[in-house]
Formats: sequence, C-alpha cells, structure tokens
Amino acid sequence: MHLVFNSIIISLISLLPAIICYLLYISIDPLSLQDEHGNKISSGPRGIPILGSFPFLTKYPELTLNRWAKSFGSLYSIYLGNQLFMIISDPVVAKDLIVNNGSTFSGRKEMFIKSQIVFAGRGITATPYNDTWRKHRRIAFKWLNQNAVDSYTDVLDREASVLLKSLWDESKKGRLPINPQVLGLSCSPHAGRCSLNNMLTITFGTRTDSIHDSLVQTALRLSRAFMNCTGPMSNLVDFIPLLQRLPLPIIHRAKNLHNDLVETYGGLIKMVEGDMASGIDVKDCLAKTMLEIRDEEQLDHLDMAILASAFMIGGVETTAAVMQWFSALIPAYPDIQQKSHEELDRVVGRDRLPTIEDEPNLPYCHAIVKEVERCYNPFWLGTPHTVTSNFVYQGKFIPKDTVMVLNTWTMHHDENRFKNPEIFDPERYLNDSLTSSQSSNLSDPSQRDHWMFGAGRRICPGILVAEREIWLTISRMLWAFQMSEVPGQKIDLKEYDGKSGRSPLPFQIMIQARGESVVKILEGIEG
Ligand code: HEM
Repeated sequence: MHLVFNSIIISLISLLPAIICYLLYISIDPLSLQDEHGNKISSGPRGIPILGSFPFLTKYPELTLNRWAKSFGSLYSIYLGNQLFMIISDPVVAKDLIVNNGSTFSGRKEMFIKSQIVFAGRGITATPYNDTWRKHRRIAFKWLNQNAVDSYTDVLDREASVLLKSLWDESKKGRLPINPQVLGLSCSPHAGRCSLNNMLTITFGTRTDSIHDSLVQTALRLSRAFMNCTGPMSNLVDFIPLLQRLPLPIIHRAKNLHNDLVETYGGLIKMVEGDMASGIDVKDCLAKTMLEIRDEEQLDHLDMAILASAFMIGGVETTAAVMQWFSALIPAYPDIQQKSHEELDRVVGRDRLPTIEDEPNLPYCHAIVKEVERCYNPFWLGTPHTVTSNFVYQGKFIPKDTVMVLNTWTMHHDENRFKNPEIFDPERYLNDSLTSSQSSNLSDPSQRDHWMFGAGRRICPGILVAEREIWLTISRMLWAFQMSEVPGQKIDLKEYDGKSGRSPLPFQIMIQARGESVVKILEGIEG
C-alpha cells in the first residue's frame, strides 16, 4: 500500500511540469492579447505551450503559412516560442502596413543566430531601424543606385557572356549534360561564379578567372552556409532565450560562419587597403569607398567586413538562385522556348547577343523572367520586418516588436490575380512592360508583378543590379541554347534546398547551340 502511494506521488511529481504547462495553456491564451482600447490582435492557429506553432511549420514553412492564410485570412497571428509573428498574405495589407506606414514597420528583430552571431549587430540586413542602418544603407546605395549600376553594366554584360561560354565548354559543345548549380557534388558552379564575379567587382574591384579559383568555392560555401542557418522561422533558438545558453550545433555553425566571413571579406578589404597604401591604382569599388570615408563615417574594420559580406551574401546566392530555377524548369517547356526564340530571332537576330537596350523590345522574354520569379521566389518569407511602436490596423492591435512576415507564396499564388497560379505561364506578364523596381512603386499594389524583392523602406537595395544581371543571363541563355532534360531524368522542383534562400536540388540538363552563328559567338567569348 505504502509502495503504491509512493509511486503515485513520484508519477505526479514527474508530470508536474507538463501539468503546469497545460494549466497555463488553458488559462492564458497568447492570442487573446489586446490594447487598452480593447482592440485584439488578429486570430491565428493556437500552437502548443512553450514552442507555439513552431512544430507545425514543417520543412517548407511557406506551405504551412499558405494553408493557415486560407483559414485565418490576410493578416493572422502565430507564436513561435515567445515571439509574436503576424503573417501578411495580401498585397493591399502589405502596402498599407509596410509601405504606407514605413516609419513604424521597418524594424528588424535582432535574431540570435543571424543578427547577433553571424552579423554581430553590424551591416544592413539585420540591423534595427536606426541611424546606423541609415548610414550603412546610404553607403551601400552609392554602389547600387541607377547611375552606379549604369557605370558597371559592362561588367554584368561580360560576366553573362562568360557564363554562356563556361556552360558551352562544360557541356563539351552540347555533348554532355551539365549542372549549373551553385554548390554540390558533381556540379560546376558557373551560375554562382557569374553572380560572384559581379559582386566581387562591385565590392572589391576584383574577379575570379575560373571556377577552380579557391575563392569561388569559399565564397559560395559561405553564402550557402548563411542560407542554411538563417531562415526567418527555422531556428527555435531565436525564440527561446533559454536555449541560447546551450552548446547547440547551430550556434557553433553560426560562430564559425561569422569568423569565416570576417576572415574572407575582411581579408579582401585589407588587401585593398594595402594596395591603396602602396600607391597602387585601385579600381573604384565599395571597399575603396568605405576606406576613403571610414573616419568621417566612423566605420571600424568589423563594420566594413560585415557591410561587404552583406553584398557578397545578398548579391550572390540570390541572383544565382533565380538563374538556377530558370535552368531547372525551362527544359520542360520547349514550346515556351520556341516562342522566345522566335521573338529573339526577329528582334536581335543570331549575329549578336541580346543586351539591356533590347529588353523593352522583347516582351515575351521579359515575361519569362517575371514568371520564373513569381513561381520560384528564392525568398518565400523574405526578411521579416518588425513593428517599432504599437499600431492598430482595421481594428486589430499590432503590438510593438511583432515580427511581420510577407507571405509571398500565398501572394504569388492568388487565384484572383494569377489564373491557374500553379501553371508556369509567361503570357500572364505579356502586357507588363515595367521593371520590378518600377512595379514596386505602383499605386495599386495588387498590380505589382511580384514581391520577391520585399517592400517598403527596406526593400532590396540591390534590385536594380539584380534585375539587370538576371535579364542579361536569362535572355542570353534563351538566345544561345535549346535546353532540354536529360532523357530519363525528369527534374523535380517540388523538393528544394536552403532555409532562407531556396534553390533547386541538384539536376542536370542538356544544352544545344542554336546554329553555327551562335557557336561562332560562343567560341569568341573570352573567359
Ligand atoms: C534575385 C536577387 C535578389 C533577391 C530575390 C533579393 C531579395 C531581398 C529581400 C526579400 C530583401 C528583404 C527586403 C525587405 O526587408 O523587405 C533583401 C534585402 C537586401 N538585399 Fe537583396 N535580393 C537580391 C539581390 C540583391 C543584390 C544583388 C544585392 C547587392 C548588394 C542585395 C543586397 C541586399 C541588402 C544589403 C539587403 C538588406 C536591406 C535592408 O535591410 O535595408 N540583394 N533582398
């Protein structure tokens, strides 16, 4: 009898934490939060104690967010650990909050992994909305504004041509399948090197001469490592402060990544600095600009290394991912390629490569680019913003420090805006002659082409260079090659890689040059 009583007591004690959690859960509903006027936060899925909705997000959180958007509407709330998130799934809400109320909706949560460890509180991407962010964004913009991009379009032009030539050489003139991935087994990172060379030139005034240059492997490894450890909703440790004291593998990886970024890109800054000190004529680049203004702008070495890292991460894996999605999906659409070839042959002919100036005259190719970006946005969840003071929107309370996520998956698959949204159909953009940067300024947000570059005051500052780079590479690949699947190797795009930036799983395609004049031009490109 005594023994039975003891074991009941022991069981009750061991169950105590679970019982307390359960009682807390039923007595305090975190989603019942309201302001002093009784405005409640928007509803959403309830989640479980301590973890909130974290366990339900699955490998592809965008798909779960899309499912919840169907039940809870265009602005709903979820908790991940102790952090309140609100999910925006509608263009009008996105514009009302993020754009029209940009002074309140432009903060960033200082995520433990991304902001505090990897970026050490510096740079642009992860910095709160304050004067330091303004200063760094202003400096970055010196290299990303329209005049700057015009001044180095010849670089983007050259690297796009080099990409064609490398793919052609790698395929042994179309005889062998190729994998234009960024990183992975048996792949040759030509797309990655193209984006990398553009960013190396802009940031450090240098480039790599071949995919075998060790900087190609290092830089692409770093940007992939970043994409794999900084998903906006993928690290529980970001939302449960207690976990931040434990020796978790993700914390170890983040610290290594921080050290590697500072060593690699801080090292390149030191090289530029050394050249400048020795009187060598250093090409204009972001590093040179930062070194010239570091005293007046009070930039230390870590500031410069992390700002340069923001370019090398923000500008490499991103544009390369769009090129990869394009290369992986286009072989399945010979009819779409055929239409683009007709347009290219009519407007450009086969004796020269398409250029930036041709874009307005190639509406079908322009539409292909937009449709790739709509269907395969590498950043379905963007980089979330935070709210810097309490706000009420249509009677719903949005507390200070709420993390706001643009649910672009749902916005890009809205049946009212995009008929049969699951189908890859460039025709839907045929009458849209705007660039994405122009489109982001449309007064009617439901007409914006897509939301791949984010919105509001923190919209991607690299949008102009990214668009040019993507146009040059994709229009030239269409111009030069007939792309097809390797017989018997269907490319599956349902599964993909990466936690913040998504790219296709390894794949192979065949390329065939579109005629002798094309071969002549390919052979004449110098790598
Ligand atoms: C396909 C290419 C690209 C995509 C899809 C992309 C996407 C994004 C997104 C979604 C954001 C967050 C926007 C927001 O908070 O609303 C962002 C921010 C940023 N991007 Fe890009 N980006 C691309 C290319 C580039 C390039 C070429 C650069 C060149 C340096 C760049 C640098 C940055 C920086 C520094 C930020 C942080 C801005 C801030 O927090 O104020 N990105 N990008």
